[in-house]
Amino acid sequence: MDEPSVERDLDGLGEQATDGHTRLTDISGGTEGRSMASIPEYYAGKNVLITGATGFMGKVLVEKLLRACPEVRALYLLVRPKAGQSMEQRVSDMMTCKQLLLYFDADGLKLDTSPVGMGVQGFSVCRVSGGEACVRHELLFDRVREVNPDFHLKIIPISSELTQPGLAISPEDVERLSACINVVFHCAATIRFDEPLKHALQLNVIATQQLLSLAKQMQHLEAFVHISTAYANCNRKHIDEVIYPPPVEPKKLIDSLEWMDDSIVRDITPRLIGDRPNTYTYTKALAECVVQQEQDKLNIAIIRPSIVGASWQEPVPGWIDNFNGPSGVFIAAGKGILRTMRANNDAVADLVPVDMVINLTLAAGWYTAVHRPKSALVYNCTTGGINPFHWGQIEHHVMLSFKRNPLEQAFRRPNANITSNYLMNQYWILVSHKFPALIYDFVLRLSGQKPQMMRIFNRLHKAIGLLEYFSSQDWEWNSENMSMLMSQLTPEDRRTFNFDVRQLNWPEYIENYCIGTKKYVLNEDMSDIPAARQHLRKLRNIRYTFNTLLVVFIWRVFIARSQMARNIWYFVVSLCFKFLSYFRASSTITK
Ligand SMILES: CCCCCCCCCCCCCCCCCCCCCC(=O)SCCNC(=O)CCNC(=O)[C@H](O)C(C)(C)COP(=O)(O)OP(=O)(O)OC[C@H]1O[C@@H](n2cnc3c(N)ncnc32)[C@H](O)[C@@H]1OP(=O)(O)O
Ligand SMILES: NC(=O)C1=CN([C@@H]2O[C@H](COP(=O)(O)OP(=O)(O)OC[C@H]3O[C@@H](n4cnc5c(N)ncnc54)[C@H](OP(=O)(O)O)[C@@H]3O)[C@@H](O)[C@H]2O)C=CC1
Repeated sequence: MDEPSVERDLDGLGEQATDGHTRLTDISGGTEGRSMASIPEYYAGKNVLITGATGFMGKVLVEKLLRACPEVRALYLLVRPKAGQSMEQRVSDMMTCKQLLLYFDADGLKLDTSPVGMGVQGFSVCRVSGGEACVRHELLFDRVREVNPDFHLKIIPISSELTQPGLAISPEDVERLSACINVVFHCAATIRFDEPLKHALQLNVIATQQLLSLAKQMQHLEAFVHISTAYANCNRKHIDEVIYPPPVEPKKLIDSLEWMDDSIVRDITPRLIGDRPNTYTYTKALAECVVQQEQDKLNIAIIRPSIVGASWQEPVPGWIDNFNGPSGVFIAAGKGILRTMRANNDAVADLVPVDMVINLTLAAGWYTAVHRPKSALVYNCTTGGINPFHWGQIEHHVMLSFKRNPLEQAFRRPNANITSNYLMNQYWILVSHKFPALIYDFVLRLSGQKPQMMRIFNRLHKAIGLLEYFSSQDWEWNSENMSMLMSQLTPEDRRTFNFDVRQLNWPEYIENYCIGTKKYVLNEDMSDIPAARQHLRKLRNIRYTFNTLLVVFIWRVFIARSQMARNIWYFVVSLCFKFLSYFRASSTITK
């Protein structure tokens, strides 16, 4: 078999293999003596287009770009109106850190979202119980604001609904973007695992296709960075930094689904997605293929993060703003609701902090624009191959952390276990989830309130059921391009845009992550920790009392009905008396 030959890139910094995949050459130190722009120098004066800027990763991307590349000219954000807010209002609220209030009814279930204005420092409100608001400062943009109080002037919102034809961008905006954009970061997607296929296809594939068409009209475009997922090819065990053949030709699928009604699509979805677990991973794989089809016309990079978690260092350690992936699991376990889950103790938990993903994304944008690789470069942004940590260890540290920093108003003391055994898990679901939920709901009914715990557990079981696929097995990702990209950075850029996952200290990261869920997702105050501990002690006493009463009750029932139980009881009591008198006698002799 012929070995793929390797020819040097024009600038001599990468190698183009005849198998079609560009490989980076380790050129650490090779940039010395050249006038190579650093990352902030490259982004200076550039116009950047970002989709998904209001999402978890998009916000961190916007913040980091503004803070670490202060000379960037403008950030054009494609945003849709939502929940009664115009896109200008949403972006302005994001910048001034006004956020949507989530209103909860007395059961803690969400009723509505409503915009609320606040002061310059801003705030983030995530939980309002029974209409009572609790407010805290949102930290995300505080550091940028310190450096440049007028940073919001660089943000230009563009109204766009990605599921609409032409992305619903006005002709004037299309013209404006075509004339000025230099770099595109495409983050928007639906990340729900239960998304109907048609909608997931519309957003994750067709919108990507349309964005690529728009990108091709951009006269000064230097790089198009597409955010994919490391699980796009989760039907494979070993995943290289290449774009694999798609499960089906995207165009054919789009054409055929167009005429089908929703119920037919729902019926054929399992057959279509095949050995992938959900429509999300399936459509993300198709999106990669769509992006690859344009690699001859555009400079493309594809970033594939694994499970994106709270920030490692920036803007503050532990920053997180959602319940997705492990965050919801941690919170449910910390609240004492989740007691058991199916996961493999020894499987690698491929978490990657959001700030590292964003640092890599910005560096990849720079590399793509400056070095212009001949074909799309894929970066598997994962930790498992370099600095592995396992689900069993995560469980241990999460529990430890929530014991040290308990969440407020826990349902029970946090004590969760993961198991890979299906039957064992079902047993614990019955004993530790359903049984306490029934008792709790019974008590609520007795006190004239609406039962709610069973409903919460049903939702929780649905959610963790969707995650178990990812926590029960592991994958091997080749992350050579990530290491190679790091070697291309100047020492200064390596510090500013750090994505060296070897530096992650997992126990410390998990502790900050758990504290982050408490502070930024649940909006709880650290000064309330003594009260939370007191609450846990109260729960422990309730449990002891309950257990004692249960034993006494069962025993009473037995004694009343069985002669043998009475004999055992008298035997145990007389044994205790004998032991006590022996103990008293021996202590008198020794005196
Ligand atoms: C034993 C325990 C041990 C403990 C220790 C731990 C040991 C280790 C254990 C192992 C860990 C395994 C982790 C593996 C993760 C792998 C995943 C990565 C794979 C690929 C990564 C990616 O490539 S991609 C990102 C992944 N993608 C998601 O991870 C989305 C999933 N998720 C959904 O697919 C939907 O979520 C789903 C679920 C259908 C529900 O759907 P649902 O409709 O029932 O409910 P929703 O979640 O939509 O919630 C509706 C709205 O209520 C808001 N809300 C909800 N609860 C709230 C509350 N308590 N307080 C305030 N607000 C609340 C929420 O914020 C929404 O608000 P809004 O609508 O305004 O956004
Ligand atoms: N989070 C994770 O663990 C991982 C994420 N990824 C990938 O990273 C990217 C970002 O993920 P993340 O930030 O977590 O996701 P979020 O769900 O937090 O953000 C999604 C973004 O897409 C926007 N969006 C969704 N639908 C539309 C639409 N119809 N029109 C316009 N905008 C829309 C959302 O806007 P709006 O605010 O209006 O809803 C939001 O800004 C995705 O491509 C995802 O696949 C990859 C691996 C892991």
